Amino acid sequence: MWRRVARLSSLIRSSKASLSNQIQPANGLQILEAFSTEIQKSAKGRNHHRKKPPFITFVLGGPGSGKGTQCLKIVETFGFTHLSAGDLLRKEISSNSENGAMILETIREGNIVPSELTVKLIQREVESSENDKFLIDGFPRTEENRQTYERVVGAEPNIVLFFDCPEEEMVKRVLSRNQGRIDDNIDTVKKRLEVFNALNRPVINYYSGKGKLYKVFIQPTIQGSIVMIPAVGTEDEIFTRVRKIFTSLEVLSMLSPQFSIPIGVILFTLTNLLRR
Ligand SMILES: Nc1ncnc2c1ncn2[C@@H]1O[C@H](COP(=O)(O)OP(=O)(O)O)[C@@H](O)[C@H]1O
Ligand SMILES: Nc1ccn([C@H]2C[C@H](O)[C@@H](COP(=O)(O)OP(=O)(O)O)O2)c(=O)n1
Ligand SMILES: [Mg+2]
Repeated sequence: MWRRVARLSSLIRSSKASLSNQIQPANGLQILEAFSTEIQKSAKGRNHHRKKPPFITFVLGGPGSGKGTQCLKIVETFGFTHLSAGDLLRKEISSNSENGAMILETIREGNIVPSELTVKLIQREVESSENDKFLIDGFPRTEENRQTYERVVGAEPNIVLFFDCPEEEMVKRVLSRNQGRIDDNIDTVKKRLEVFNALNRPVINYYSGKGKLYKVFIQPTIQGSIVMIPAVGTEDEIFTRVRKIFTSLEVLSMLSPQFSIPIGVILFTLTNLLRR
């Protein structure tokens, strides 16, 4: 462990200089804070009293790619709060809110609910939570979702996970999900996949271009600053890969709690860790 820590220290030092021109220091600082126990202990009270912005992870992937399943495991192991945009919308339907009928119809057709509404639901949950690290699952699903979040909340996510799964596998999983969902049928799934390819891909490309994306893909490969990890396999196999991402962030926060580690350095370190 100590050898690994020493290796990591020198890795961070040597990479800091070369990467410092192309990174955003604020992100690194938030990563450290989100994973620091001391800071968590002192971060009592509701979020609107919180001085520091929360650590936000967007979790993307097509229908049935395993977002919700993996989020539950991240919650258990790393103490995040899980906010599923789909669950928040379904809660609106079942609570007979004024928008319930419109949301139901939109989901039944495999379309996307107006962004202002979804962002408001997410924002309300983040602000009323005492936690300071969140998984926002199934959001943003469109460029409009993303831009609305940035405009309303005034911040970008700290990291973005993408579960990339073959369509055949996604369809198989959705059709056997068995949770009584109105959109888990072959017609709606086909429509949802069309919507995903047309509207979610540009969001993925946007984050991929910014070097903020951790892609969970067919083979473990590394391309530039993106770490691609398989999303096909058993739930536990996939979580083993997902855990590496969050463990790496924890290791980084233990190593250097008083310094801001830029996101570029984090990606670089993670890339090297995953190669081992
Ligand atoms: N790795 C996996 N292999 C097989 N089935 C899975 C796997 N991960 C999740 N599932 C199942 O597939 C279905 C869809 O998973 P879910 O987590 O709800 O996906 P998403 O939130 O991306 O739509 C669920 O029934 C879940 O139990
Ligand atoms: N950002 C979002 C997220 C979900 N929705 C709607 C449209 C989606 O087809 C449904 C279901 O989303 P959900 O994330 O629960 O679906 P999956 O878990 O990916 O199967 O909710 C939305 O309109 N906008
Ligand atoms: Mg889900």
